[in-house]
Amino acid sequence: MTDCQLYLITPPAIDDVDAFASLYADVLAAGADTPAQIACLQLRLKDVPDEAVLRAADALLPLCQRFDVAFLINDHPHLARKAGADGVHIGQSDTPYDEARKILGPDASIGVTCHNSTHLAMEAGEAGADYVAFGAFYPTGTKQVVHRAEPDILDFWSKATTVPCVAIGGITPDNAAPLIEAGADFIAVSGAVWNAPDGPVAAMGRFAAVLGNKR
Ligand SMILES: Cc1ncc(COP(=O)(O)OP(=O)(O)O)c(N)n1
Ligand SMILES: Cc1ncsc1CCOP(=O)(O)O
Ligand SMILES: [Mg+2]
Repeated sequence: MTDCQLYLITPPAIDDVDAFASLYADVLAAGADTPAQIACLQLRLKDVPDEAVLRAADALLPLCQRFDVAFLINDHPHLARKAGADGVHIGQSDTPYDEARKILGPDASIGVTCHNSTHLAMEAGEAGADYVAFGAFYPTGTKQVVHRAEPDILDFWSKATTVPCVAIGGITPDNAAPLIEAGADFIAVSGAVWNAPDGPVAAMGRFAAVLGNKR
């Protein structure tokens, strides 16, 4: 089994929070005690009022706590603090790391988008980021991306530092293996789970298979 873990990101829009929470509970249970056991859920709602983020957080945080899954909120450190989240993920155009750390404190988990740049990742790591995220590795319909990363950046990073790295962007069970083998500590996925034709629970089984292979 690899030591690469699954980092799940919510869809960018959730119409029915209670229905999504129920589906997320099924996904959590499907991954529990398998190689696809979810390590982290990132609530990544876009273009919604703060109240919508907090409402979704209220529904999802207890499920994360029950399954020992870290709960991060995307973009907004203040909302992460208000929601009682474990941390925040920030990109290069979001709240700067040092400000996010001041808001959330030393025990929070703060991840930083580093695109395909080891320079950005070194800066984030030296500042104290808890993980760096590289991507996009593959085409994705979830976010308009301008940066493409190659697996060799994962290999370089995992040999050069001890700061965990997350791979993101169009990752599916069929294309995850090169990223796992290159040294990704986490694979961050959204559409491959939530948009799976046979449903998110079935997708978790496929991720368990690829994450269960020897690195
Ligand atoms: C784990 C992870 N990696 C990268 C991103 C992208 O963050 P960002 O560049 O700030 O873009 P948005 O997600 O805010 O559209 C992420 N969210 N999570
Ligand atoms: C948020 C983000 N940042 C770079 S690609 C991406 C989208 C990830 O979603 P998917 O796994 O569906 O490509
Ligand atoms: Mg962002």
